[in-house]
This record gives sequence, structure tokens and C-alpha cells, in this order.
Amino acid sequence: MTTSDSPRTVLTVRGLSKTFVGQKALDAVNLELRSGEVHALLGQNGCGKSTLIKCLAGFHHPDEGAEMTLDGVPVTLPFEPAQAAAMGLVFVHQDLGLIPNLSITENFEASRRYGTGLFSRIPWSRMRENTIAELVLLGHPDLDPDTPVGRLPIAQQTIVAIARALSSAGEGAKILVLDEPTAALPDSEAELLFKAVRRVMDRGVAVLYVTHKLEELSAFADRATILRDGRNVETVDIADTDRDSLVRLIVGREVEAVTRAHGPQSTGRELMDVRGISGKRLRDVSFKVGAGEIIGIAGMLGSGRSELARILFGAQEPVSGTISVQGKECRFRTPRDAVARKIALIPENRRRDGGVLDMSVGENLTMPSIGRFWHGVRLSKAAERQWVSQQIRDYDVRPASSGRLFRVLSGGNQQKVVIAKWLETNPDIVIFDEPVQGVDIGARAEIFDLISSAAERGAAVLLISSEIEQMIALSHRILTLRRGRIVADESTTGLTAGKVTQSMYFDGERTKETTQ
Ligand SMILES: Nc1ncnc2c1ncn2[C@@H]1O[C@H](COP(=O)(O)OP(=O)(O)OP(=O)(O)O)[C@@H](O)[C@H]1O
Repeated sequence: MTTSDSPRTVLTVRGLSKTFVGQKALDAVNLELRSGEVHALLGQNGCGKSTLIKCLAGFHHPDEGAEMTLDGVPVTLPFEPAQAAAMGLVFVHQDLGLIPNLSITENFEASRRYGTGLFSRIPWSRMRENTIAELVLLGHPDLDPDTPVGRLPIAQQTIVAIARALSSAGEGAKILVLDEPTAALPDSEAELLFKAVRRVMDRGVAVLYVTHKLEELSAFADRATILRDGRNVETVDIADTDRDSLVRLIVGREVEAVTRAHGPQSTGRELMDVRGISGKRLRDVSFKVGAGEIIGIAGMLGSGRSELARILFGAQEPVSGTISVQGKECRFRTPRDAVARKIALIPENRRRDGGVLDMSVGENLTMPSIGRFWHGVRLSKAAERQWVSQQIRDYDVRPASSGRLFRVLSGGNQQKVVIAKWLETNPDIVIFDEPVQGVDIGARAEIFDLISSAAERGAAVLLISSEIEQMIALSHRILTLRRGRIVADESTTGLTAGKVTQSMYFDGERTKETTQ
């Protein structure tokens, strides 16, 4: 807590339940937020964090019987999103909702006037001044309000989204809710965001902060409320609670920290040879990967990591260079070509690229493996059902229901479905792009096991991740990309996260965002 005033209770929520068809997502949840605190909301995937936030935002209406006060005054439930904003509750979701081609000022204005005659008779100079004022309050006088937001690094885009949300609050912001703002940020950029949020706390705003990254909490959060299966477990002071205790409260059992999980080194059988690949960002990228080998790929956002994944999976054609699989040169025009060569990609953006939102969990799981249930001209529905139930159990997808739409699964459970669906095709080469983004502390360990087992089974694994320490723990080698080029290719024996981070950023001239 950094504010000098003694904290007051800003928000109380008592007995809040939310029932969806066939499922109680929240069961009599209580929450109390104080002015000037960062209050973490923690829990496993599917425990109800987003549902609670959406109830606070007026997006979901809670079941009858809940009570809420704001600054001691009872709030009439349910309310609509516009009322939430007018009461001073502001939200920054993982999808920041910014329009990349518009300037910072235009993004501020777009959110304010959305639906009421966009850009008609706008006093631009005043708008620009207001935008600058809001950015200055967050400690960013350096941000030019005329810059298109798509050109900013993600940390600064998040700061713009926070500034915009704060500026949109009717009576002034009382509560800022941040839903996993660091999920897509490399650890090295998170501090920039924390600094901005500390300034928000200094204004006496209560910050409700959802994260799965427990290591962030000690430097940043004051208290945490932990949910499990839609119910309160406990509210704790972070300063008095060590990491192991937090994990126990979240998961309900001990979870081993990631150990160095290297299985046997490459068997020496080369599976893929990438030579001189260039693309929009990539420049002359070459490497080989063998059966049983895990290669970690490090790099800042924009370094070309995800472009590399797309090219190797046939989702983008390279400008030049060759890809050979098991000694045979291949030209991938579409992902179908790559799948035919037994390549799988677990993509970064699972909602957009990973699963079909309006198909069921079962249909998503069987999509790439459907061939195994055809016996001649007959599709064995019973065998398919049995297989789907088995996958749901093996990958611990919650709730364990094959008929549920992929769209309504929590983020981490969507990720488990996408991983299951691809690993069950028995790929020779698997590319994981940020596989544990948004995944809870218990399921992370399971996903790391799945990555190791894929290599132990003889697959070649490419692991793109912003979590450098864990990537070193799992991989045999790390390739570091900077501005589209491989700048380091190192064995992980004795390699430190500091050294990798330095290669990611440092080329004599530190990038602007890391020096502020
Ligand atoms: N619109 C909906 N219809 C039906 N069920 C839903 C809906 N939205 C959420 N759920 C269910 O409610 C439960 C809580 O989901 P929620 O998204 O709140 O979890 P979460 O704690 O935010 O998870 P994560 O950490 O993975 O984001 C889940 O079982 C989810 O499937």
C-alpha cells in the first residue's frame, strides 16, 4: 500500500452466486476491496474469477440474494455495464480492446463516444490534452498521443488501455480491475506496467488484479482472495503468506516447482532442417531439431517468434529459405500440408486459432483425429464418445463435459483442449507457442509434463515462451531471436535466464521500453 491516507473499504460483495445453465459458477462469494490496495484474485482455471469480474462489470447478472456496497452505499443489483462505469468501476480485459490503426487520443475518444456518432464534432485539442494528462498521471509523459497504438510494445499498450479506462469513469475511478494484464508480457516488461499501476494506487483507487503468475505478487500486491470451485477459500495478506502456502490454498494440494525436466537428449535422428528462412520479420533463420529434442525459442514480442511458428506450420509462406522434414524438402502452402507431415502447432491465441468456439469440447477434440473412428464407411460414435471421455480425464478438462461449447470454457481449460487435440494426433514435430499463458499453477505443471513426454516419445519440440526460467528448465537448447535473426543458440546446461534476457534485448542500444 502506497497511499498516505488510511485505507477505507471501497467495495463489499456478500453472498454473490451466479448460475449458468447446468452449472453454479459462483457460490455465495464474498469480496472486500480497500482504497489504494492491489488485491489479487487467485484460483485455478475455471474457479470463477472471470465470472466474478463480469458480475462487477454488469455484464453478467448475479443470482438473487447478493449484496454489494460501494463506498458504504448499497448498490441496487443487478446493474448494466454503463452503470458500472458511471459508478467508477473500470475494467481492462486481456484483449485490451484497442484499435491498432487509431492514435492513442482516437482510442480514448472511440471508447467514450462509441455508438453515439463516432468522431462527430470532437474538440480534438482538448481531447489530446486530456489524453496527455491521463498518461502523465500514469508516469508516461513520453507517450505521444498521436502514435497509432499498434506501434507500441504490449506493455505500453496495456498502460494506454488503463489510462483510457480510468479516463472513462463517470465520477472518477474507484476500482480498477485488471484481468491477467501480464499474461502476454515478457517478465522483463511487467515492471513497466507495475510502475503505472502503483501510480493508480497512489490516487486511492482499489486495484483488483487477476493473475496466475504468483511470483509477481510479493513485489506488487497487498492482499489476495482465493477462489476454488466458485467458493471463497480465504483472503490473505501477501506479506504474511509464502508462495507454497498460496499454491496450497489455490490448488488444495502441494505442487512441485518445475524441476529441470530434461529427458534424454536428441536421439540424433534429425526431424527438421530449417535453412535460411526469411519472412516479414524473420531474416535468414537456420536450425535443426532432432527426435527427442526440446528447443526453446526466446525473443521479445515482435522478434519473429510467432512468425516462425506460423511459417513452420504452413500458416504463412516464407519469402525465402527451405524447410526439410525427415530429409525431404517440403513446401507448406497451408497448415493442411504441415499436418500431413505430422507437424502440430499449439497456437498462442487459442480463442482465435486454437479451437472452434461454437463447437463442443468433444467436437474440438476429435477434429484432427476423426479418422481413427471410421471403420470402413461407418463412424463408430461409441468409440468416439469413449475416446473423448478419456481425453477429458487425461487432460483434466473442467468441467468434464464433452457437450459444453468451447466458447464458455475458461481460458486455461480451452488451452488443455487445444493441447489434447493436437498431441493425440501423435505429431513428429510439435510447436508450442506460449503454452501456459493464462494457465493455472496446477495445470502448468501438467502441461510441462506433457511437453516433456512428447519429446520422450520421440517428437521434436519447439517451445516458444516468455517465461525464460521455465523454458530453460524444460529445453535442451535455447535459440534467441532478436529483430528477426537468431542471435544466440546455446545449450541450456549452465545457462541462466539473465543471459537469455540480455541476448533478447541487448544489442548495444537497449530498446526504449526496457530502459524506462
Ligand atoms: N457463459 C457461460 N455459460 C456457461 N458456463 C460458463 C459461462 N461462462 C463461464 N462458464 C463456466 O463457469 C466456470 C467459471 O469460469 P470462469 O471463466 O469464471 O473461470 P476463471 O476462474 O476465470 O478461469 P481462467 O483462469 O481459466 O480464466 C467455468 O466452469 C466455465 O466453464
